[in-house]
Amino acid sequence: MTPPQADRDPAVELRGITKRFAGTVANDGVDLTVCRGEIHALMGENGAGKSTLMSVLYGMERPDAGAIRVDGREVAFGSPSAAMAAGLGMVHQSFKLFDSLTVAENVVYAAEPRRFGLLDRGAARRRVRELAAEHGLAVDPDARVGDLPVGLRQRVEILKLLHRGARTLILDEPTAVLTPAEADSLFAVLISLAGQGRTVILVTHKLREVLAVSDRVTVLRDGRVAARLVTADTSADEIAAAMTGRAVEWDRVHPAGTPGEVVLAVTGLFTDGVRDAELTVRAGEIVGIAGVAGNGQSELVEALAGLRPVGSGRVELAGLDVTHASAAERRARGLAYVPEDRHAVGTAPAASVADNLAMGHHRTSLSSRGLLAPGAVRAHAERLVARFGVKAATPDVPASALSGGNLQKLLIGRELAHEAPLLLVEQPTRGVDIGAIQNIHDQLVAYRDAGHAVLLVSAELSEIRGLADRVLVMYEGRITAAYPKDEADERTLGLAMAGASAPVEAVD
Ligand SMILES: Nc1ncnc2c1ncn2[C@@H]1O[C@H](COP(=O)(O)OP(=O)(O)OP(=O)(O)O)[C@@H](O)[C@H]1O
Repeated sequence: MTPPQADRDPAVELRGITKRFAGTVANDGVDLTVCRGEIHALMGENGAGKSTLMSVLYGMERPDAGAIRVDGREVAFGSPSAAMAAGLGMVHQSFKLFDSLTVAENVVYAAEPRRFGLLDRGAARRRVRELAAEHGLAVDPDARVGDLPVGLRQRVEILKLLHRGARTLILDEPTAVLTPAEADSLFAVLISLAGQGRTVILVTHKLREVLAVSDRVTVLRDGRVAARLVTADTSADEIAAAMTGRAVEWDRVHPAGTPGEVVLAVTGLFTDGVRDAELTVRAGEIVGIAGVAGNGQSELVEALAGLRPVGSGRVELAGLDVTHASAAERRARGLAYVPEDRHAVGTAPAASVADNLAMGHHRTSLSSRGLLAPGAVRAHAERLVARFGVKAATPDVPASALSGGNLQKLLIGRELAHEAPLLLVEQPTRGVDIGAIQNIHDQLVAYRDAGHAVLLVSAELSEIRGLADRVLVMYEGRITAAYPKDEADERTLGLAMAGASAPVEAVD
C-alpha cells in the first residue's frame, strides 16, 4: 500500500460541489481532494450522493455550484469525452463494450491506430499486449469479448481507459460482479497502477476492500462530507459509524427457523447450465445456495421462476406440478421473485416508485375489477417506502431517479409485500449499504418466521451463513454439497465452492 500523501500533488480537487434534483439535494457543498498516486475510497449509504458526485466530476451532470480542478487546472466538463481528454476514465457498473468485437478492437475503439486510413490490427494487438504487460492485466487480444468472464471484461474496460491515457480512474462498485479471486486480482492491478503514479477513486460499499486497498476514505452522508479518514488509522467500525451515524453489528447469524410443510420440491431438474438438481424448501425455512458466480445458480432460479424452459425433471409448488407453467402462472400460484438484474428484469425505470411498487398487484386489495386504485397504490407505496427505508423525494418520482441501492430496497419490498408462500431471491443486498443490509436481512428472517419458504442465492458467504437454515453449494451446474446451518462454516463452504467436497448427502 502506498503511504498517506499529504505532501503529494492533488490529481482531482472538488470544491463546494452542490447538485440539486427536484426535491433532493444530492450533493451539498462537497469538498474532495484526491492526490496523485493514491487509492481513494468514496463511501456512504445508499443515496448519500456518491454517484452524483462522480457524474459531476466526469462531465455527465453539471453542478449547480462549485469548482473542479484536474491536475491543478480548473475545468468545466460538458461531457464525458471532455473529462476523458483531461485524463479521467470511468469504469461503470455495466460495462460499455462490444461483445462481438475482439479485446484488441474494443481497447482501441474510437482511438484506433491506423495505417493507410485502415485499422492497423497488428498495432492494436501489440498495444494491448504492451499495456497488459505493463499493468499486470493479462488478457488475450484476439478473444471475443462476449466469450470472456466478467473479471476479464472488466480488465478490457481498464485497458481501454489506459489506452486513451487515463491518469485518474474512477471505479463504481467494481467488485459487485466479481468472484473473490477476481476481486483480489483487480486489487493487485489497482495497487500497481497507484504505484506508477496513477490515481484511483473507488466507489464501494465493501468495508473489507476499502481497508485492504485504499489509502484514504471520504464518507458522504446526506450529500455532505461526514468524515475524511486515513485508512491505516481507521477501522471498519469507525467508517460504518461515519456512514450511518450509529454503531453497526457485524455479520449477525440469525437463529434457525422452524420448518413446516414442503413448499418447493425439485427433482432431477435439467436446464441449460444445470444438471440433475434436487432440492426442497419448506415453509418457515431459508435455504441458501452458495457458489461462485456462473456455476448454474442463476439458471436454476430462472428455471424455477418460469423464465427458462425445463429440459427434464419436475418442479412442484405447494403440491402442484408447475414444471411447464409460465412465470405468470407460477406467480398466481404463490411465487415471488427478486431477480439478480434489477434494472433489466426487476423494475420499470420510467414508471413512478408507486407504480413500480404496485406491479403484480392487479388482483389484490390495491385494485378493483383489475384496475389499480390510485389512493390505494399511493398508500401502499408510502408503507413500503417507510418499511424498507427507500430514499425517494416522493412516491411519484420515476424509479430511474433512485440510487442503485434504493432501487434494490424497492424491489425487495414489492416482492415481500405479495406474501407469497415461496420467495426466490438472488443477491438481495448487492449494492446495498450496511444499515440497509441489516434491515433487508431482518425482513427476510421475519418473512420466514411468518411461515414463508425462501430460496436465497448469494455470492456473499456471510449473508448465506447469517440467514440460511440449510446451505446447498452449486459447482459446475450441480448441487454438490448440502450442510445444516451449524456445519456451514466459511472454510467448509469455501472448499465446496471451489469443487472440493464429498458427494451430497441429503440434509432435510
Ligand atoms: N436524475 C435524478 N433525478 C432525481 N433525483 C436523483 C437523480 N439522481 C440521483 N438522485 C437522488 O440524489 C440522491 C443521491 O443519489 P446517488 O445516486 O448519488 O447516491 P449514491 O450514494 O450513489 O447511492 P447508491 O449507493 O445507492 O448507489 C438520491 O436521493 C437520489 O434519489
